[in-house]
Amino acid sequence: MSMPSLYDWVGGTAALERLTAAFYDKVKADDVLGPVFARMNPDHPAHVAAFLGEVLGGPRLYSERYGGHPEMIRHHLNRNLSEAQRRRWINLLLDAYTELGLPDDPEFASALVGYLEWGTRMAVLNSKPGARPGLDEPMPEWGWGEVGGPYQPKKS
Ligand code: HEM
Repeated sequence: MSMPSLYDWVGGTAALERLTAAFYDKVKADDVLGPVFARMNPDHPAHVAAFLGEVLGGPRLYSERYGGHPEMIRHHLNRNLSEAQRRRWINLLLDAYTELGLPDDPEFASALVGYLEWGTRMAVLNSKPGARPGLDEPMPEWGWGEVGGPYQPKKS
C-alpha cells in the first residue's frame, strides 16, 4: 500500500483553508492573540494554509506564489513573540482542528502536533530582537516518521 502524504491525509488545500479560516476567527476574538494579529493581511489565513500544505507534502504553493520560506521567516522578525502567545496559537489551532472533525487518528495527530511544536518555537526564536535566522534555510518537510534526535552543535 502506498503511503499518503500528511497533506493528502488531512484533506488537501480545501481542508487546510477551512482550518486556517476557523483558526483565525478564533485568533481575532482572543485576548492574548487578537492584538498580535490586529493588522493581519486578509489573505493571511489562505497563505498559512498554503504554507502548511507545502510542509505536509502537498504542492509548492507558498514557494511558487507567496515568496517561499524566507518570506514566512521575515513575517515573524522583530515581533518579540512570547511563550504564552505561542501556546495560545497552538491551542486555538488544535481547537479549530477538533471542531472541524478533521482526521483524529493518533498517527496523524502526533505528526501534526510534532510540526506545530517545532514550527511555533522557530517562529518565537526568529521573532526575538537581534535574531538573525538563515533566510536560505529550506522549506521544512514533515512526514509520519520519528525525529532524528536532539539538535547538537557541530564540532569544528
Ligand atoms: C508552525 C507555526 C507557524 C507557521 C507555519 C506560521 C506561518 C506564517 C506564515 C506563512 C506567515 C506569512 C503569511 C503571508 O505570507 O501573508 C506568517 C505571518 C505571521 N505570523 Fe506566523 N506562523 C507560525 C507561528 C506563529 C506564531 C506562534 C505566531 C504568534 C504567536 C505567529 C504570528 C504571525 C504574525 C503576527 C504574522 C504576520 C501577520 C500579518 O500581519 O499579515 N506565527 N506566519
